[in-house]
Amino acid sequence: MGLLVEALRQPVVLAAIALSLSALYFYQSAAGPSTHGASGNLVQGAARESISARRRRKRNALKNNTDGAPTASSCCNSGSSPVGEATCCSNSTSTTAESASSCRKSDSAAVAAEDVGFDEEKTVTVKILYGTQTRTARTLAYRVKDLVETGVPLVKEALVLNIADYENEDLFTEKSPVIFMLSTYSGGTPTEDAAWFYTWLEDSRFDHRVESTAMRNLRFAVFGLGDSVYGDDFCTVAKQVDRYIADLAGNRICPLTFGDKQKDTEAQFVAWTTLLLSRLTGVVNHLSVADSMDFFEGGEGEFYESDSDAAGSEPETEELMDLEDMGAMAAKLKAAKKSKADGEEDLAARPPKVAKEMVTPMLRKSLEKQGYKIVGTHSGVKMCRWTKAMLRGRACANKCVFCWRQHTNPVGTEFRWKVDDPLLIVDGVMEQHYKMVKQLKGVPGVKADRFEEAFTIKHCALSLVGEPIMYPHINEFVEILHSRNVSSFLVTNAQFPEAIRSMRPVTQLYVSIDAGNKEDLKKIDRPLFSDYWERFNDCLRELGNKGQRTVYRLTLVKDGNDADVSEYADLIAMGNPSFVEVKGVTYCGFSGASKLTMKNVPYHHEVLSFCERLCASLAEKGKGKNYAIASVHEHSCSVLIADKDTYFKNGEWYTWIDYNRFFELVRAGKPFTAVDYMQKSPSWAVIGQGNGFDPNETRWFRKAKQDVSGEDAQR
Ligand SMILES: Cc1cc2nc3c(=O)[nH]c(=O)nc-3n(C[C@H](O)[C@H](O)[C@H](O)COP(=O)(O)O)c2cc1C
Ligand code: SF4
Repeated sequence: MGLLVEALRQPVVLAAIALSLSALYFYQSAAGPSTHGASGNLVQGAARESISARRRRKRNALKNNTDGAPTASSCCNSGSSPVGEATCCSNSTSTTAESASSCRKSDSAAVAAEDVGFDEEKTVTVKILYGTQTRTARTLAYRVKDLVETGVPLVKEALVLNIADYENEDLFTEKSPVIFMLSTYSGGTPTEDAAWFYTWLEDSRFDHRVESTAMRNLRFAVFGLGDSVYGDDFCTVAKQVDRYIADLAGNRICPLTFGDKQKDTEAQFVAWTTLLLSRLTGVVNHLSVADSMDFFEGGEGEFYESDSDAAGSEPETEELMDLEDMGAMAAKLKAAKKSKADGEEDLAARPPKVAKEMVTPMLRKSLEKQGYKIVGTHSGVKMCRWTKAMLRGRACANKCVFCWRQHTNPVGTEFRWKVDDPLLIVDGVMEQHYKMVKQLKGVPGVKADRFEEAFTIKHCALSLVGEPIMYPHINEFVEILHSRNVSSFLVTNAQFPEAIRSMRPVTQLYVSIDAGNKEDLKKIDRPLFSDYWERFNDCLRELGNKGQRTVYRLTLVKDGNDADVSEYADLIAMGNPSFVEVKGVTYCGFSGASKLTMKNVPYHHEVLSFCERLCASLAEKGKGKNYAIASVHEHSCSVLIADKDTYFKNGEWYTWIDYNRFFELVRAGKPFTAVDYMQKSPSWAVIGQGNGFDPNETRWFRKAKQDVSGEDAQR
């Protein structure tokens, strides 16, 4: 969503491919939730009773539990097994799942046996996510499951999942209360199964594109497993998860609690589960009454206040909410719902919303570390490698490393930050760019003529992982650029069809196509909109209607998104872009947020072969225009496919841009199309005639005698 300006000295069509690596994330295979045998929570055939009678009975049962004998874990106490052991039942020699099962078969099953015949009321599912190394957290997760299923009325099922099998983004829309059981290991690190979740959550917390209240509908509780002997690293993972979710406005069901190996962990667990069950009962009742209502709407922070002092110590137990209170609460909720529906909400009573700055101090620090100069509150400028290389008279043979793209990539749904004036941004980024150029004065290798040239900005690429098109003044912004003879390369992630429709002509409008089908797009882009696929398709259609110079940008990941050319052909037929730029993904080093390895980086010949198959598929389908490969840029591992009907005239390609003509057309203020400012491609940029390397530039060898434009450089 941020507006990022990369001032480019000389973009050649292919050289200006901005790699959307950010969008490429690979999940650990979703092996599906671990289902275990102890989930049969309904005993058939028992008599009905009124809800209030049952709740009263349940309350008494749970109160008894509080009084010393935990409902479903009483059998576990009998063997006085510490929490740190992998079996909860001292008499059990079975697997964990069976242990849970045997727990339930014990005397504690009395409550479960009473919970009969209310299928229609049991609407709520509770999810219990665990991260473990030596299975303690998993064992406890099953004990919680057992307790919840037997001790919380209206719970249909408590699902235990390894956290690695959970779709992280579901936390934004999760209707089920979620309970985390997380262990911490050396240096305060998460267990291997929780590592991806941990990184994702941290990224989401500091990702300016994720709403600060993104988890406002989530009810959650965290139980940390650790050992206080590790000092500052004690239960770090649980602490951080609890904090980050609360920072994203998640609602704590009960305070963060620890099972410390140095203490009586079983007692800590029992006390926590008692409190948890009590509070969960209230939450579940609200949920079943409020149903789909956004019960916690507007509630930033917690449903139950966090008691940071209590965290880690014995959590307080609390009285169950009385039935009558619940009834009153339900009535309140219904009234609120009705009032909302009737539009009677007293908006005046709400404090006015003050737009926050998009670039938080933390984000600013991170971006500055990456070489950005921040302008205003939501824009930044960075000198690209191309400019730096050109200043030294070399064509860049390195592939770009866009570090910010190592972050997670959910797109925001609206621009809800403070909005900076477009003139301020343009002036600011130009000034910052010139300052950065000045810093290169005297740097060995910088050529005087190139240095001078760099003080005339000619091109501007507007991109970031998010959506510059969401910036409310984007049209004014590009108008200012054009008025200064600066071209505009705008990249969009295809989630805002309206914005594409109302976008005035830019020099080149890019859309990132990160996958060929709905499922893969979800995995790769992790969009926030639930109707992301419809939006995506609408954007492509809008693009097709524009008559502008449009480009689909595909970042190819070997064994990732390179399988089905026919799906891409369908998408191309939908938007009929002027060009399709296909670039092999660049490996940016290991990042917890990305599962990419060097094996996912295709060779240039593999990218070329993909493009040939794509063109063949397009021809076979006969739906779109006549597409063909026009150029290759070997050392960028890129291939340009172009609409041959339009850009191939008299046996020659016209894939280049006549910038002066473009500015003339913009100034004339009359409608124009991409054809009006196309320019003949130089022979070295045409397939079969050159490899995309400008012969006027000096080829730069990274190591003596190693031609980095060759295949060795593709990896
Ligand atoms: C090698 C090792 C390192 C550990 N490091 C930490 C630590 O840094 N902080 C902490 O709170 N606990 C630490 N612990 C304690 C574990 O978190 C604790 O034993 C926990 O119950 C293990 O849970 P699990 O069986 O679910 O993996 C460590 C344990 C081991 C064996
Ligand atoms: S070097 Fe990289 S950042 Fe610079 S113009 Fe080329 S692709 Fe864009």
